[in-house]
Amino acid sequence: MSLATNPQVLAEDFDFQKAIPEWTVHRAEHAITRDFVFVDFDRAFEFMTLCAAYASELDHHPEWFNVWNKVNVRLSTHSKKAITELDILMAQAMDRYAQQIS
Ligand SMILES: C[C@H](O)[C@H](O)[C@H]1CNC2=NC(N)=NC(=O)C2=N1
Repeated sequence: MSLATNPQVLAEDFDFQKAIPEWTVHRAEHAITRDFVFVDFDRAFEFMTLCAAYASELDHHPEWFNVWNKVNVRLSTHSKKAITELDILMAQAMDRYAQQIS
């Protein structure tokens, strides 16, 4: 079974601080969040375009809200009602894209 059809729920002792230090963990909501800020709207949208391509590839999609240069992201695996490895993969990709673009 592929990663996307049966994503692995994270171990109880998963080290979020090590894997995704910039993200806030909302355990009760089974979600992680990060607010990204870019120089302008074009950079924010470039970021979203890169994320969208990866989301399609992974079949795992962010909840996000954009105003001008800001992109507020929330990641959760709805099918599992949990934070899974897919959320971590997406978060780390987003971190890399933001780094690239800033
Ligand atoms: C059928 C398809 O694989 C699912 O609906 C995928 C699509 N994208 C998804 N994205 C997120 N964030 N959580 C999911 O459970 C999810 N499920």
